[in-house]
Amino acid sequence: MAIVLDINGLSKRYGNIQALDALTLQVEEGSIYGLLGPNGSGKTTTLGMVLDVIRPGGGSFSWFGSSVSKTTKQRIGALLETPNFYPYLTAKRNLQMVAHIKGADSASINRVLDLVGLGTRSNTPFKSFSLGMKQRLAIGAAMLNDPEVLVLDEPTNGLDPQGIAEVRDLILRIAAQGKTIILASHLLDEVEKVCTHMAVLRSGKLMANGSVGDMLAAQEQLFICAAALEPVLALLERLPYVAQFRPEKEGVLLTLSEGYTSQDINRDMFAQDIVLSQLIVRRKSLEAQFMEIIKN
Ligand SMILES: Nc1ncnc2c1ncn2[C@@H]1O[C@H](COP(=O)(O)OP(=O)(O)OP(=O)(O)O)[C@@H](O)[C@H]1O
Repeated sequence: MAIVLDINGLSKRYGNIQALDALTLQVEEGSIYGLLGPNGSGKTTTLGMVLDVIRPGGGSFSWFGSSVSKTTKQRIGALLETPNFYPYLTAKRNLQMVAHIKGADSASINRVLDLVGLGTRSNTPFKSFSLGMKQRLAIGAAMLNDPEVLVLDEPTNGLDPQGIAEVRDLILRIAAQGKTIILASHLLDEVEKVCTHMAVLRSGKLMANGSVGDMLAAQEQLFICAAALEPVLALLERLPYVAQFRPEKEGVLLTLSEGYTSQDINRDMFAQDIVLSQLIVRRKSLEAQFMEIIKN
């Protein structure tokens, strides 16, 4: 997969505050990349720098293999803060004004209104929209030039559950068109539900990154019990795909190497005449991992 955004040792300091500390990461084409971290962890600073609105203190980045320029910027749509639309103008009229400023084709307005689910509300004044509709219109404005990449900062902030669901749905719809999406969020749930990849930031430092699937799968734990634990422990010692195990209460807690599942354990125990009385798959939640990551 082509690399859309390549960040290398990017740093930014504000007085005594190290807002970002040598961040290195790559965003692949077609991914939905979540920058996850608590407030003040450096997410907005990162997005601001790669969008060329904040000057980097150190390090570098490139878009589509080139340094940032007018041409690369035309390939990126961004929504860093809620834009000011004209309250008394309709959704369509507001988009026409944005299209004019951006030099976007006016034919793209109807396409974008349909994309964000406001096609039937195009003649409604902006002021009568719900917050979720306003946010979708803002995302639509960012999509006017049909960019390859969409960058969003906290896209569901302040929305009610329905608004959140609609915006998440929209993000997935845009990604399904083959666009790359980079979004900052302090909500683990959002990143888990929407993103394919994620980077966890804390105090400007990268704490972990990778595919969301890998981060989930890597932490599958099993809890097993049998009438006698000694033969279980002896066998676990010998099974090459058992990454870790430790006796706990009446059973054993274990993690397996990638690619192995509870079925493998069950089969191998049974082959040694060990009948498991319990086999529980405990997926360590991403939330528990996230809390651990930002705590350590
Ligand atoms: N213009 C600025 N001047 C001084 N300090 C700043 C400035 N912008 C950000 N900071 C500080 O840099 C750190 C990172 O801020 P940043 O806004 O990037 O974090 P964030 O993860 O986006 O958090 P939030 O979601 O609260 O915006 C914070 O400590 C913040 O107070």
